[in-house]
This record gives sequence, structure tokens and C-alpha cells, in this order.
Amino acid sequence: MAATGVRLDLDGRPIKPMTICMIGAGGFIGSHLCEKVLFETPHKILALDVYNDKIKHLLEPETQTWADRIQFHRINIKHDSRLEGLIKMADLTINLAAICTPADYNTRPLDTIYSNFIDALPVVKYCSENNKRLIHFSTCEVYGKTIGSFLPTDSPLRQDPSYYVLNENTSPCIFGSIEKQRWSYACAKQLIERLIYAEGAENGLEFTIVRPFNWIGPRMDFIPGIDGPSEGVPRVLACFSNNLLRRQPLKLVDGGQSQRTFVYIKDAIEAVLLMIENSARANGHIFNVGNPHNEVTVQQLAEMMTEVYSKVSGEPPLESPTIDVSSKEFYGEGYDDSDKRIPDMTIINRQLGWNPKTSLWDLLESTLTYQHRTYAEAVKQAISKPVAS
Ligand SMILES: NC(=O)c1ccc[n+]([C@@H]2O[C@H](COP(=O)([O-])OP(=O)(O)OC[C@H]3O[C@@H](n4cnc5c(N)ncnc54)[C@H](O)[C@@H]3O)[C@@H](O)[C@H]2O)c1
Ligand SMILES: O=c1ccn([C@@H]2O[C@H](COP(=O)(O)OP(=O)(O)O[C@H]3OC[C@](O)(CO)[C@H]3O)[C@@H](O)[C@H]2O)c(=O)[nH]1
Repeated sequence: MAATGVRLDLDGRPIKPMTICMIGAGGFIGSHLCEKVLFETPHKILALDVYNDKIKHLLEPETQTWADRIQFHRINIKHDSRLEGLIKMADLTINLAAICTPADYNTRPLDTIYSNFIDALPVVKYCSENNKRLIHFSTCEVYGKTIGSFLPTDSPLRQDPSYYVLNENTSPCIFGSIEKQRWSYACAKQLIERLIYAEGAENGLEFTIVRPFNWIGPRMDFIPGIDGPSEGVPRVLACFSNNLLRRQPLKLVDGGQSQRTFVYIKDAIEAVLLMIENSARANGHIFNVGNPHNEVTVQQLAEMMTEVYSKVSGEPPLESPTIDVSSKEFYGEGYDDSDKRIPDMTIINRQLGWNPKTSLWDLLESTLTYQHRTYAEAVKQAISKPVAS
């Protein structure tokens, strides 16, 4: 499965095999990136994470053809002296490690800020001091709210893309007040972006910053009570999958009127591989990675997921498939929301020629087929178990 023959970059130069130190390799994005690198390139991976359940299929059995190209290190980067050595052994470091579920931002703001800023500091420092290239995962949340959201609801300017399309070099970062602790994550991500940018400007760090716009697909987060805590609140794909699997109405926070653009994880991973293998085109840039054509309100997402799940599971949809819930009830005090997220694709198009391919319907069809195959039986068994009194 590994690539054979000479592979060329976008400028026709041979791509040299490299060693990648991937921090957070055991998560949703990390697991897909590990697959891509192992199946389609000759590169080696030093995979660092606290967990490895999502990459077990890549680590075992050790007879797999790629086995000598991935090494798992169970490391918590908060406190592990092996981190610098592993970064030194690699040509490139990719940092994916983070607390990145909105339910945590206002309920565990300290953990969120430490994870997204303080814990990322040594990674940046070791890369800079050892002249190692860094690809750092930030977020589309650094844009916060759109300028258009502050206009009167009937203002025609709300239809003008310059009031809502999010551009890496020109859009401002607009967060709510400090008591809206939702923004702890976005603010920590923004500060680490600024630090990386400054390391590039003052000390010559070779960096690329990725701003993912709602990447979704198989292995995202967990299903509460099955492979994660019963009371846990994952991101929207897993929340709605959980509701569909349990035949419960999908909960629309504050009416589900916020808008998102969703991109299929496999499309997005193509963009990351282009960044990995085209350093001259990617260094010094911040890239939006999303699919501007897949925009829906959360309510429309719920309706589409209900329809797709019915198709892939063969079960009829519920008579009342959704229910409204207040954000205070769902997430607690201090929650706030991004109103709309459409990525400007000019920079990634110009530098890497990347475009997403998969429609929202198609990506939901493959993802919900996976969810049904992976979880339906376990959920059925969990539901049928008598509850302890
Ligand atoms: N999925 C998206 O759409 C999306 C959107 C915006 C930003 N991002 C960013 O992309 C990155 C990866 O996101 P994901 O969706 O794969 O999340 P994820 O939670 O699935 O993956 C993060 C991984 O990092 C690991 N990790 C966290 N803290 C660690 C530590 N101290 N030491 C070692 N490992 C640690 C976790 O165990 C987990 O496996 C994050 O930085 C996130 O902020 C993702
Ligand atoms: O059951 C639910 C769960 C969520 N919502 C609403 O859906 C919107 C999207 O929620 P989610 O995908 O969980 O998170 P966000 O898009 O707000 O934030 C993420 O964006 C990128 C990232 O940085 C990492 O993935 C993260 O911060 C939202 O409006 C929820 O309120 C719902 O209605 N019902």
C-alpha cells in the first residue's frame, strides 16, 4: 500500500521520505492523517498521544506492511521529558493535541486554555530552537462572530459576502465578553497562532497554521455511554448520531439557526498532505480548510441527517425528529456561538491548488453508514439493559 516510485511535489521536485512527529495522532483527524501517510507515502510517523484506540488498526498486528513506519509513544505533552527528543528525531512536527469540544470551553475554561495555549508552548519552542518545521492545528473559531451579525437583521449588507466570508489575512477575530467563557478556546488558539507567527518573523521558525472548518467523518468523537462517558457532550455530528441511534429527537440549541460549512475528513486530509509535501508553498501561511459549498443551518443539518440515517439504517424517521433546547440548558452558563462560517478559499487555492469534492449529502451517507455499522448493535444492547435502581 505504501507509495512506490518517485513522488513529485507540485513544482515537479522529488519528495524525500521524511519522519513526522504527530502529536495528537490518536484523535479523529490524527487517525485519518496516519492512514493517509502510511497508505500513500513512504514517510515515517512518530505518533504521540495519551490514547491509541482510533489507530489500533494501524499499530496491530505488527506484520502489516507499514508496521516499521509507525511508532506509538503514549505521552502526555503536559509533562513528558521525551517530547523534545522526539521532535529532534523528526523532520516535521504536526501538533493536533487539544481540548476541542465546545461543551468544555465554558465548563472547563482553565483546562481549555492550558491545553490550547500553555501545553502547545514547548512544542513551538522546541521546533524553533531545533530548526524543525511545524504544522500547527488552530481553528476556524479564531474568527469568532461575523461582522454581519452586528448589523440590523433587515440590513441588505448582511447579504454582502464581505460581511461574512472569512479570510485569513483580512477578517478580524470577534469574540464575546470574558464572562462568555465559550471564547476561552478561540482566544487561546488565537494567542498560540500569534506566538507561532512571531517565532517565524523574529526567529525564522518554518510554520504552517491550519484553520479547520468543521471537518466531519468516521471516528469523530464518541457515542455517549458506548465509547465515551454517558454524560459527555461531543461535537454536533456525534450528538446527532447518538440521538438517531437511540431514536431520540435531535436537540437544536437555541433553535438551530447557527450556520456551518461541513467538509468531509477525507477531502480535508488531502489538503494536509499537500502542506506536508510542499513546504515551500505552505511555509509562513495560515490556511482555511473547509467546504464553502456545504453550508447549512444546524436545523437543516438535523433534517438531512435524519433523512440519510433512515436511508442507511432502513428505519423510518421519528414523527417529531427535532426538539428545541436552550444553550444554557444544553451547555450551561457562559455559552455563546459563531453565527456563520464560510471559508475564503483564495489562499489555499493559490498556494496548493486544493478544492474539496464531497457534497454534504454524500459525506453524511458514508459517515452515517459507518456510525450505524459501528454502533447500532451496542446501542441496542445498552438500551435493553435494565437500569440499576
Ligand atoms: N475536527 C474539526 O473539525 C476541527 C475544527 C477546528 C479545529 N480542530 C483542531 O484540530 C486538532 C485535532 O482535532 P480533532 O478533531 O482530531 O480532535 P480530537 O480530540 O479527536 O484529537 C485530539 C487528540 O489530541 C490528544 N491530546 C490532547 N491533549 C493531549 C496531551 N496533553 N498530550 C497528548 N495528547 C493529547 C487527544 O487524546 C486526542 O487524541 C485540534 O487542535 C482542534 O482544535 C479540529
Ligand atoms: O446536539 C447538538 C450539538 C450542537 N448543536 C449546535 O451545532 C453547532 C455546531 O456544534 P459543534 O460542531 O459541536 O461545534 P462548533 O462548530 O460550534 O465548534 C467547533 O468548530 C470547530 C472546533 O474548533 C473543533 O471542532 C469546535 O470548536 C453549534 O451551533 C451548536 O450549538 C446543536 O444544536 N445540537
